[in-house]
Amino acid sequence: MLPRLACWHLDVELPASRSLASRLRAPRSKRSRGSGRRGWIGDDMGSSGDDGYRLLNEYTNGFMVSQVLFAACELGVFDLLAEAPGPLDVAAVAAGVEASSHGTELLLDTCVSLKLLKVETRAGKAFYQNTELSSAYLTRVSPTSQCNLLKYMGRTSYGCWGHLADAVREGKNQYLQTFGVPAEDLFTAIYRSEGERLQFMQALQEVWSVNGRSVLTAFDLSGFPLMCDLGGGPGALAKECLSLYPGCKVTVFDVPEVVRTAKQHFSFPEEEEIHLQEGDFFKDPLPEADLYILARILHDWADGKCSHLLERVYHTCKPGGGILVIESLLDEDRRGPLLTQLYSLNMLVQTEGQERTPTHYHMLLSSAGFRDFQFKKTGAIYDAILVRK
Ligand SMILES: C[S@@+](CC[C@H](N)C(=O)[O-])C[C@H]1O[C@@H](n2cnc3c(N)ncnc32)[C@H](O)[C@@H]1O
Repeated sequence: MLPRLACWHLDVELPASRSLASRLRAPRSKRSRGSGRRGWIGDDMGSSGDDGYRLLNEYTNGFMVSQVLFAACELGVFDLLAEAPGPLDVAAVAAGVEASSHGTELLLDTCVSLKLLKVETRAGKAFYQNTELSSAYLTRVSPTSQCNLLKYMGRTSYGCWGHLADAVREGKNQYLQTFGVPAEDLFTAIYRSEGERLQFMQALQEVWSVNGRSVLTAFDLSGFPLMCDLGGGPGALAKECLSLYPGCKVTVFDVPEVVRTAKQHFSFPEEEEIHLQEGDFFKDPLPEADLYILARILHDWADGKCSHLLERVYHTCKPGGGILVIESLLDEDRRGPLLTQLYSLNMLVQTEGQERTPTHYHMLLSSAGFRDFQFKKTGAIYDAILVRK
């Protein structure tokens, strides 16, 4: 029998303002003692006897939980329930998502155990509805929806993770093994088709709908009127900058195909506050700016390429300007947070990079000439580093 997954820390309803992710990355003082992990499965258990066996089973079967989430999103279960006038029974959900009633019932009941759905019984029949968690993050209509991110994780990341042992053995990403495409040019492999590129960009955007404010207010950026979001993708952070720092202007710089997709599928303010510029940040002239935002850019690349990019930014940056690096920071001893360690393995299977410690970033940034290194762990998924020229 499968063990109870109660230690996924989902035993209470989450308010929409406090994400599951932020709970997983609660400050060390709030974590369970001794484990060094951030609120993860098994935190309330020891590692011997029955507890140890239960923990092992939770780890072994953890992928099933991810797949329940991915499948329910993919099928549109949460959207159907959000659009329904009231709770729905199995037959109505199965018909709505065009699935078997047996499979639907199993999926819905598992979602209830995972606190993704609520159930009530009327006249012996079960009726399902969304919880606060699924309403906030798993329905397309929610402004904090993570549906595209989950679809991307389910289709692309999950595939690459199936080759983790090979990635560890070879020390490189697994696009060739997973999708049959070589990854000599990393983003050509990531953007395998127009559809893949659009989905990746939608996934990027969704992350900042939840985390954008915390990373952009970690430091007061009001002294940087001209910003450049390097590798800014769909421009989600640029839009957040405008709302937080009125009067600033942001250039979103990305490869030509991303800029083309951004113009076609994403909306931007009418005024000139956001400018989209295409180019290769390793080769082409960079836009002049007071502040360069590098959000989840350096973690894609090995140290050599990061240094090359940072030196280019240093030479273009206005005097007194700086860089805001937004990444998930590893603890200095690299033993946590667990979520960031997992992200680093995700970088191994999917990119040429890794997650790094503050000291590692300090070394890269100071070698490029930057000074006044400050970093803030936000307590959410992503942390912020500010340096100046
Ligand atoms: C992991 S995504 C991060 C996107 C965005 N900064 C965010 O946090 O949502 C990396 C971004 O870098 C862009 N990129 C990759 N190589 C690039 C290059 N050589 N020149 C410009 N942009 C590049 C990708 O197209 C993508 O938008």
